[in-house]
Amino acid sequence: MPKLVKRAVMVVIVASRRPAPVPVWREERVGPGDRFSPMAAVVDLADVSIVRGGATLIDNLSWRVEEADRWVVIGPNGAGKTTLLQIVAAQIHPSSGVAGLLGEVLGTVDVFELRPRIGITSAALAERIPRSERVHDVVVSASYAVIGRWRESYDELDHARADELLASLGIGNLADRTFGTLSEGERKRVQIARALMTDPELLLLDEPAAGLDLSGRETLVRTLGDLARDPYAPASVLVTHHVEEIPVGITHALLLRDGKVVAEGPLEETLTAENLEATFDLRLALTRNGGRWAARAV
Ligand SMILES: Nc1ncnc2c1ncn2[C@@H]1O[C@H](COP(=O)(O)OP(=O)(O)OP(=O)(O)O)[C@@H](O)[C@H]1O
Repeated sequence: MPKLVKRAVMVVIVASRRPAPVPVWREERVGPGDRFSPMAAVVDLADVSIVRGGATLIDNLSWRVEEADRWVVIGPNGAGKTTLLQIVAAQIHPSSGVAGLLGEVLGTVDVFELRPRIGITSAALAERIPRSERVHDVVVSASYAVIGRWRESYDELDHARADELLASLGIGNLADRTFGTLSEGERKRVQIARALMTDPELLLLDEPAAGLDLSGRETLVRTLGDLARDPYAPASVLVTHHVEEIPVGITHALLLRDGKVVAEGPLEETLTAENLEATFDLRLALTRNGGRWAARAV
């Protein structure tokens, strides 16, 4: 079984306002022999639709994510957010349209080569992690894209990277615990560490704050903000129902309803009360304070 991890130089920066160091990964992403063209977007969907059982889940959607972008995708239940994420995670193919991913086109490339270049956290993935798995192994086993460590061999650099990722997410002390003994917030952090293990070019976070209490949400949103503002972190797409969960550092928003784009573009221009009202079909007051957003019905 091939190992998927790419080697990168890890640089630790320490910001004075937070105690935990956050690692960033320097890598020459573009160069001779690299399949990632400097002209290609990380995600480039053109008129993409997904149809299942006669229902149109994603309706003629076009969307471009650039390397420096940090997107939030917001929409009500059933809007098609997870379906959209499945396309950009190379898990499903469009029923029609063209899905460009990391310089490749879905349907013309081996998805098993594409998927390791994409880090993902989702409830569906978390459910597949054995509860008896050691936390360190949950993270390091991403190198082989396996869930549940078996007989793969890892070298010291793999183990060091997994440990440093756990430490950078503030859970280095949990490395020897089993996944099943962790709180929901701790599990979310382990998943993010796992998603970053292979130094992905695209990071997908499907409702990372779901199920967290206020303290857990705020801590996670701060961590996600650190990642979003890290210039060496990968392009990212964060899916949520709640504007309160948008970290500082997110650059763009896509508002989705019934599989269609209501609005998309730079965050400040796109995340307006008017656009949110159209997305959620609700009269709303939207406020922004200290770079964070809040919405309530009026
Ligand atoms: N295989 C399928 N056949 C028919 N409809 C489906 C299928 N899979 C999903 N759907 C429907 O597609 C719609 C979009 O689902 P999706 O999970 O992408 O929405 P979502 O925005 O992520 O919702 P939520 O916020 O509730 O998680 C939903 O109405 C769902 O019931």
